[in-house]
Amino acid sequence: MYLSQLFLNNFRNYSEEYLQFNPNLNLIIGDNAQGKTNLLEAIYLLGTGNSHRTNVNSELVNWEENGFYLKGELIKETQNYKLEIKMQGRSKEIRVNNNKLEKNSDLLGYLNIIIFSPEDLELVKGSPSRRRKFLNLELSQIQPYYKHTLKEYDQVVKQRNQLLKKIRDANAPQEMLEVWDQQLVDLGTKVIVKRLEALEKLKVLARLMQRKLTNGAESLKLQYDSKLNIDGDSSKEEIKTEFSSYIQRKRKKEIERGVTTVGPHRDDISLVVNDVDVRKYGSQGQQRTTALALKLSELEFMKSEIGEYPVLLLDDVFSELDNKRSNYLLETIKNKIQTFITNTNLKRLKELRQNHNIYRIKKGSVTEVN
Ligand SMILES: Nc1ncnc2c1ncn2[C@@H]1O[C@H](COP(=O)(O)OP(=O)(O)OP(=O)(O)O)[C@@H](O)[C@H]1O
Repeated sequence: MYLSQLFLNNFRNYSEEYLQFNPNLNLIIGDNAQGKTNLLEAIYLLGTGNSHRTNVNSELVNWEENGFYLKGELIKETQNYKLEIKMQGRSKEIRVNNNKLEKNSDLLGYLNIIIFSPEDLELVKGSPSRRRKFLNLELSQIQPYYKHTLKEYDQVVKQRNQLLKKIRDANAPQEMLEVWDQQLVDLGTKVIVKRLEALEKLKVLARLMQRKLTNGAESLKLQYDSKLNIDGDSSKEEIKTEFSSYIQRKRKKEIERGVTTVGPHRDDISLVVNDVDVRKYGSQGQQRTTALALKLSELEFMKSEIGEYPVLLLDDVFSELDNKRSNYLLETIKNKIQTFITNTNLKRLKELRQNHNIYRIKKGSVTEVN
């Protein structure tokens, strides 16, 4: 799949721009703070309905204006799509082929996106929430139903926590927990099952990527990391039974603390390189290699799930990766994945020798360079 055109109106520091893109490589060059990331953000928004760097929609609107409008033309193997996002005041309207979507999340699954930015190098050493987000975003794009289940689950955790606090303060009877326990276990198990299925596939891909990136020196093991005693071989019923019995055993503690202490909202992915937990003890180089291996596995995983490669956004990553890792990344995407690369200069990128377009960005204005 690829994005063939993009129209931006009053988005961030752009007033009006119409761009046509290369199906392979698009190089976005400019000094700092000119609007390179803003352009990637617009593409990301057309894919996911949300920004990758803010939850506050009003920040996306040009400071001088009251709303923005984005339009993209998406080319897929079987069909083309017109994607539109219009924000006016506080309301956001999303259309696909002129049809207004009921929920913003219904946009997921048309333009699949993977973004890789310097912050992603934190994927390995950062908090478990980063790795959960990695899995959640990936699964939401390929199975929009996953996002729906996750949202319901998060809601149940919130309400169950409120009830636990009430019980602790003697403002509610303990029996009221039963109905919430049931929902927690049902929805939580659905989320865990999907994550385990994805990890079984990602595991194989990531091991291969890490080997290739290190000439066979490093072997990466991925595992679902949960307080529950489960693994990739556990059946749905086994997970449910284990989840239920865990919360029964922790009843007293959960009431004392007023929080739900177990479930997908607390889980993590363990990352072990040559028998060492790379999250805690990996060198910076190992952590970067692992982050890159995870991202590249994500590309292949999406391809295997949806039949097409997603669009890849590489925001300023070459300043953070050494030559070897950069070259491997570029080789992997060569001529098969539509990629947008931002950088402050063209030096390194000129060596790419593949079909590309170059755009120079200055103060929110774009010039295509031939
Ligand atoms: N809502 C907005 N309206 C107008 N201008 C904005 C808005 N939001 C951000 N900007 C401007 O956009 C510019 C930042 O753009 P962006 O983050 O895309 O930078 P960049 O070119 O990627 O730079 P770097 O290389 O430093 O990452 C800043 O000048 C900022 O003031």
